[in-house]
Amino acid sequence: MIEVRGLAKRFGDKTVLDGVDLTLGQGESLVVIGGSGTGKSVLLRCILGLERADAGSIMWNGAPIGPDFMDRFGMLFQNAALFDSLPIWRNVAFRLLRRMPRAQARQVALAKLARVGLGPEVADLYPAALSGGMRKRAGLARAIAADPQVIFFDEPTTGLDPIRAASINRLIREIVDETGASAITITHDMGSVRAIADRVALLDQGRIRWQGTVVQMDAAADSYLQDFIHGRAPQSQSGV
Ligand SMILES: Nc1ncnc2c1ncn2[C@@H]1O[C@H](COP(=O)(O)OP(=O)(O)OP(=O)(O)O)[C@@H](O)[C@H]1O
Repeated sequence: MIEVRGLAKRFGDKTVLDGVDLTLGQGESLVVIGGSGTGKSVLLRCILGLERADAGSIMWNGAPIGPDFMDRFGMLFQNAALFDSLPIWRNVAFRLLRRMPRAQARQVALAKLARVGLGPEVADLYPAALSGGMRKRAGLARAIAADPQVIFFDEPTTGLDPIRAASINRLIREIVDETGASAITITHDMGSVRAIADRVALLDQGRIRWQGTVVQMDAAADSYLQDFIHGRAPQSQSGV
């Protein structure tokens, strides 16, 4: 349903994306991994239309991504990115308030909060009163509030301890399965990869260097991929 072809993006004389090809199927969960600064966020920003690509195309259901897509996607931002001045329920209901009465939007927000494990007592609190894990859950409730067809997860476990990270990963996988939404996650966290991915794509030097299932990833011969998934320094740099 999302087709990225030949995507290229430069900043000045620095080429960040250099011909990225990616396909995201209906209901599929794709996780994009890659080292720091390889362009994962730039790729996401290009897909969302926040960054203009220099070349290539991004199609959604066979047509270039346009304004209709904006009502169809949800996004969990890194660090949840809640509005500090709004209570949690209004953060969750942010996009709903444009399209339904306030009382109804609040009901939907409470239901989405319940789905991510947050009770009604959280609804009227402000983000500052929540722990990092709770904020992440509230961000997830906001991402799914408008029943999106595509959900983007930007580093969903950053800043969480391993146990909270594992529960967020599990929640993401459950939500993707339940809603039938397609998902693109960008992360360095191999725990997220294993919990969330139907398919993994490794971004390296501006291109998709490798892609496949988690089982294929574990068996892949690509030495850089193996170094990445096992957190090893490459051979050429050992002893440095
Ligand atoms: N607006 C911009 N202007 C100039 N350079 C940029 C801009 N945005 C990103 N870059 C550069 O593009 C490269 C890729 O950045 P990006 O944030 O996409 O990496 P990333 O893979 O998401 O990294 P990380 O995993 O560390 O978040 C970096 O070298 C960054 O400095």
